[in-house]
Amino acid sequence: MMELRGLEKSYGGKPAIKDLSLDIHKNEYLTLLGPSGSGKSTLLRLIAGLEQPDRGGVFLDNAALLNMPAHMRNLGFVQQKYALFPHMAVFDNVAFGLRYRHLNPLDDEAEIRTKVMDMLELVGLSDLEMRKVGQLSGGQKQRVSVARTLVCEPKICLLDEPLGALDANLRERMAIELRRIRAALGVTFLHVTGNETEALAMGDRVVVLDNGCIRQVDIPEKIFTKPTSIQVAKFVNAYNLFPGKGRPEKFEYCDHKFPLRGDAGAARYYGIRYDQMRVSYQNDGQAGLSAKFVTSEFEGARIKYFFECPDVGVFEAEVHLGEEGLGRLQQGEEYYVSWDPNQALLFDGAGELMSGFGATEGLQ
Ligand SMILES: Nc1ncnc2c1ncn2[C@@H]1O[C@H](COP(=O)(O)OP(=O)(O)OP(=O)(O)O)[C@@H](O)[C@H]1O
Repeated sequence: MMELRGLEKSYGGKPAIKDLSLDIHKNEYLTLLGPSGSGKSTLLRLIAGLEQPDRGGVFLDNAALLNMPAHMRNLGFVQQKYALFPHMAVFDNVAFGLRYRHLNPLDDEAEIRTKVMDMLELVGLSDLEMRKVGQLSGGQKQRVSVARTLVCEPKICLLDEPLGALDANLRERMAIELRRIRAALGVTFLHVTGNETEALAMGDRVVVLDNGCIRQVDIPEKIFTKPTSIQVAKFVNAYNLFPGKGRPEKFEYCDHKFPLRGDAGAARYYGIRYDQMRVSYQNDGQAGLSAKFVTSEFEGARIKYFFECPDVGVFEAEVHLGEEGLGRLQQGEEYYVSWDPNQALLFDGAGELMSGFGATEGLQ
């Protein structure tokens, strides 16, 4: 439905987007994940027509968009800071786009009322239509902002950190709402976020952006379990990554040796997920490290444990309540943290995932 082809954009000679190509499918929820400064907002602005690329093209249903001004592109843009009119009522904020848009503005008040009220019902704000926007909560403002964008029936809705200004509880509720609203309308969403949990939970597919380049585009499960590069493994924030060297049948990291099948001579990083680490009192014969318990973070259904050993530094293990554990760990005590070496990922010197070892054994 939308194609981005070889997009490039620099500011003052410094590239923000580098030769970026991407296909966005009809009726999908695409999340764009990347750290601060990776070029997420720049990419949205190029698509929306708020900036021009130095090179490349943007196509919507095979039509070139680059020479088309922003207001003619029929794209919706939900900004983080809402950009609403605080002294106007909810109804008028949502109706504004319908009345004043360049493509096909409406002046039939009955038609406007029907469309606005349908949209307010969809976002759960029917009873607040006359309330001034300045008197709404953050979550309600965000719903108005989404309603105002979607009422104009854009072909694609661009959302720039739409949940960023909400507190954690509300963010979770709005996340579910956004998925529901998108599914009900069948509009394509491109949702930008710096939060890996949000990107993985909400996207049908996730695009990982790093330093102006796409590192991986895949379904969330694949991004999480098979990051194709060390950068993606870092962004999903779920892996201990140990630098070292592959040898026949093992990976060496300082004085530690993690067993492997085959000769992974090109391996330079060993990755194992926090949730795959098991904490015990002694070496159980698998891959593992003896380490001191430093501290823990209680996160409801899971607990994050932080360990330290002198040459490794700090690493993490995640235990879910309900799993059999050791109970309360003693700060400063030595434990054995182990894992199944068949679940490890290996990355080569260029940071690329190596196939044929650990969790990728037997995969091409
Ligand atoms: N108008 C501008 N002038 C100069 N440099 C810019 C401009 N806009 C963006 N940049 C630079 O381009 C790079 C990408 O910025 P961008 O805002 O797209 O990143 P981002 O991933 O959206 O970051 P954040 O998550 O912090 O909003 C950064 O290095 C930024 O400093």
